[in-house]
Amino acid sequence: DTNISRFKREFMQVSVIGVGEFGVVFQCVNRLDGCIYAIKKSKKPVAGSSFEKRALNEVWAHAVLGKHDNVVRYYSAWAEDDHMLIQNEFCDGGSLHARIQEHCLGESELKILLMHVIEGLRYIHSNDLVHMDIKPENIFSTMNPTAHKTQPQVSKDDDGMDSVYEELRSSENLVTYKIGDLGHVTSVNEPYVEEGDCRYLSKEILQEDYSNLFKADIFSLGITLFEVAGGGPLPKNGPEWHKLRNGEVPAIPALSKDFNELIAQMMHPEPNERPSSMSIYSHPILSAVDSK
Ligand SMILES: Cn1cc(CCO)c2c3c(c(-c4ccccc4Cl)cc21)C(=O)NC3=O
Repeated sequence: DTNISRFKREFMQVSVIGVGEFGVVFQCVNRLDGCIYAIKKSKKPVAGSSFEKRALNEVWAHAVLGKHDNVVRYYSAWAEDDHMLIQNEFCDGGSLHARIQEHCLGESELKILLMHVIEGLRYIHSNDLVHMDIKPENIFSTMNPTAHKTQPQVSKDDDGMDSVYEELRSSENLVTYKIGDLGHVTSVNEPYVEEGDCRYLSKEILQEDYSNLFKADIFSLGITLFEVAGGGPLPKNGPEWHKLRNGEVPAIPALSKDFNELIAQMMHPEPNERPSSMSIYSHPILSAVDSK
């Protein structure tokens, strides 16, 4: 009886974990494999509309961006009774936005966040894709109760970087951050840019300058770090919005000079002056994890 919904047939709804103009997100258990998934159910977009393009973009992006530890994993998508559903990995740690409601992040947690998100961003960028909506609501976390050295043991006498990444991924690091919501993903080669949240939007994108989309993601990540470190709440427009995009970025007292400089560099008014995801990945600040 395929006329009853696949959603009801294959899944048991546990709870609602998100509601927005986009639709509703459920935490579900798959009746067959017993695993937990996050399923977003949204109104089926009008054929040919920009919403349909965005919905297809999301699924296409997931299809291209297979499996990466720092990108939320996609399992399936389907349409039924005038709705679209996408079944993704459930991240049990909540969104970064939810995590910073009580307290902002300290430097060591920020380093782990930056390490994971820049790895995910590097992976997305290496496929000539850009995310275009990096922000705390779209960064999810999973707790690794079974966190252990899953990577092959690197010999400690390497250039030191491998053992550093070993440190960051090893068991004391109980959280893994993952980039989610690929609804704004587009290709750098034939960009179809739909602006993300204006609080995290770089000035050049607002001015429809799409000449360096990779650096727009870097700006959004920089201002995200600024906010979760305690620099928020972020303006949506007006003089304060422009100040943050003209290089007037207040230092976060709790952070080191180096970290404040990196955030300011990522938020540089000139896209070309911002570091690439690759250069941040090998930035000294991420290798200064105090050794055991
Ligand atoms: C609001 N909300 C809360 C969560 C749980 C975080 O612990 C969540 C998730 C997702 C999504 C999501 C975002 C965009 C598209 C599809 C999905 Cl399922 C939304 C989520 C998703 O893809 N995976 C999630 O865990």
